[in-house]
Amino acid sequence: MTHYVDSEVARLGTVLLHRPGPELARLTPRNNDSLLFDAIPWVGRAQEEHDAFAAALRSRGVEVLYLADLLAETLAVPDARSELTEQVLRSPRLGDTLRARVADHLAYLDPAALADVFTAGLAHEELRIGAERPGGLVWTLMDRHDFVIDPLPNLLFTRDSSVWIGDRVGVTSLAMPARRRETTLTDAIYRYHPRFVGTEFVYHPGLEHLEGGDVLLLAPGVLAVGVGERTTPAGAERLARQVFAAGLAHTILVVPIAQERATMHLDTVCTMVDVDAVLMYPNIASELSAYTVVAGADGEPRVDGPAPFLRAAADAMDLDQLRVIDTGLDPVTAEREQWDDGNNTLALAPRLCVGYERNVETNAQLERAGIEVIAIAGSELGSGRGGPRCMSCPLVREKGGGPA
Ligand SMILES: NC(=O)NCCC[C@H](N)C(=O)O
Repeated sequence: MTHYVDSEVARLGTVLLHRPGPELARLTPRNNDSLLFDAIPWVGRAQEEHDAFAAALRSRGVEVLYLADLLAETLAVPDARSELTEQVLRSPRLGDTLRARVADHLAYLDPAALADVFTAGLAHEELRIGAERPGGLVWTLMDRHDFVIDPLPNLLFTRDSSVWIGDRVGVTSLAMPARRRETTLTDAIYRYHPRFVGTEFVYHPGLEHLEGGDVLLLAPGVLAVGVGERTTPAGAERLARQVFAAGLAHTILVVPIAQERATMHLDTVCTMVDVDAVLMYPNIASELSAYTVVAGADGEPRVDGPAPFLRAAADAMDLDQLRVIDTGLDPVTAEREQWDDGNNTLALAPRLCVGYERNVETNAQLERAGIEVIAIAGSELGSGRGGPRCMSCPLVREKGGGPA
């Protein structure tokens, strides 16, 4: 099986999704901020919305892989099981007594149940503690609302924890504490699951912070990397080194974005919908700038700029210009629809994308520009502040950027 992605828009073959499950039911008004959700989603409806998203992809011939299935299959591999279990048990929060109880608990779970615990976490009351099996000081003093193993509700956003560049996978280095454990799972899947045996890596979680939502494959050989709340300049520089060393790209455009929640990743303000067209948040479209990074003769990344992003991108992509479709006619609508992930479309092919139905103006602008929009419901899915691009990690796209 060859996994290969070298653009944002070439026909999508295979995508990794995570169907939201019990980890979303862990969200409460007490923890939703630290778990990076803006509301408490209705889990059943979120699942319906997600199933409709997956069905829309399948109806266009896309193979949908689910992270939970891959994880359960990965945990059937003994080395993967022991490695992931050790990683969870290593948490310094546990203490030796509680660690032993958790180890006992996990040891009896079959791979699917263990995958559930690794994604949904383990609540205080879910651990069987009694006179025979004391929880010790840590369990006794733990707040009843605390988790023994934290849940990972943001697994929904598979875009961020891994990114395929050419035939290599980058397992990213997530910035927010609530998300860091996600990459232990994606890393194990890509190293141990039979489907991915032999896959080479272009990035690792131990490296400088880098999130997949900040990485756009503008065209074969040309990447844009947002630096802001999540990806650091050091992460962008590291990716440039790794990508150049592997011969996966010749140019990286490093794009500073505001360090705010509304613009947490580059793909919250800009996504591609055609080989020469981007959908952009108009309030910043003209302000975005880019530093152009290329490999110098000595192998060191060489930096030029800044220049206006649209100009730098068109030059790197060898285009006269990049067409811009903006997301709203007036600033208030634009701001509302950007917040609701109007800019966060997933291209299934050139001029065909998936977007949230609620972003009426944005979708109308796209249709006016000749881009077909498959509109999906996202009232519950959107409560985690992510749209169709955030919720998908492409593993296979047609090579060469797709037909113009
Ligand atoms: N690429 C993206 O913009 N992903 C959305 C991530 C949302 C998630 N709640 C987070 O704050 O990380």
